[in-house]
Amino acid sequence: MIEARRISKFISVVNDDRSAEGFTVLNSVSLTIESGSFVSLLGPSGCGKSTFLEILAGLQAPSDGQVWINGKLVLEPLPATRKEMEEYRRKYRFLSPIANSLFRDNPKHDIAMIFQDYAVFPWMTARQNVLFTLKLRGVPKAEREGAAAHYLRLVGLAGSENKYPSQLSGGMRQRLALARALSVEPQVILMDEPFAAVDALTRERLQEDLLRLWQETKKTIVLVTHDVDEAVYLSDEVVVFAPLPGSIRNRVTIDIPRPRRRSSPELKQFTERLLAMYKFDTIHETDYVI
Ligand SMILES: Nc1ncnc2c1ncn2[C@@H]1O[C@H](COP(=O)(O)OP(=O)(O)OP(=O)(O)O)[C@@H](O)[C@H]1O
Repeated sequence: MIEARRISKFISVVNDDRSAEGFTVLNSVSLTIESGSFVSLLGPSGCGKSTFLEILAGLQAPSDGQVWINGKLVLEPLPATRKEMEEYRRKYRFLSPIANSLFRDNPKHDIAMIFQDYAVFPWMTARQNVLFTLKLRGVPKAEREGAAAHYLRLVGLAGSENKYPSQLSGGMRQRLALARALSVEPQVILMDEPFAAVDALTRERLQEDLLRLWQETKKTIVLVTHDVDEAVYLSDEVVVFAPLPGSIRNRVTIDIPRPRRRSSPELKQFTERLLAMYKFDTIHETDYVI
């Protein structure tokens, strides 16, 4: 389970004339996400969705509040290697043994994050990209080749193992990012507009792949998207953010059984309802009544 407790984020920026100003990006956002669920975060541009996701991932520290994932406190960027883990534990050794036991005590990640821009190493082949993640995770050398083949097959990249990212299409590169994320064996996958850079047909295919993998692996998925149809089609719940300072305007449960039909009237109703909330923030703020 992911628990974000009263997360706030304040940012100060220094202007050209050296004056400084501060603003609130997130204002006391609390959100609980059940294990194994698929939740999308929707909201107008700049409302703090990515910042919130990065705080969940421990890539940014909140100014206030806490994130707990499966009973462990997320403090800061998570250690990726055994060496980083040792430094992390040294740093927090002043905390009581009880507090310490709340931290991750295993270098294996619980969280993997996928971005729009693929986040794969361009100088490595697909296979080498996954092998590298497995190495970081501490998987014994003898097991790595088999595991890399497994994850690449899972995302439909069997046969493209020896291609470099530049030789793959956008959709295939995103599949590779997904294979890397899965190879971390995370409990939680956080995705920031992962399909924004691919064409509509590829996006639909990737959505189907993601649904299949989610159902097979029972991971918790949190997806930031601008695409209301995508959010409704994929999610158990859609969380709608209000504009800056970001806060949660609404949570909508998409209680449509799966498999879902993209063109079903039930899905369309949800899309229209969410679009109304979404548009309200960008266009007709004063006209809207919940
Ligand atoms: N490091 C930073 N320095 C200054 N401003 C920042 C920083 N990080 C985020 N912001 C600002 O905080 C606000 C929220 O940004 P964020 O990227 O989280 O929004 P978002 O909802 O994900 O936007 P989009 O949907 O357009 O990607 C924006 O106004 C952004 O300009």
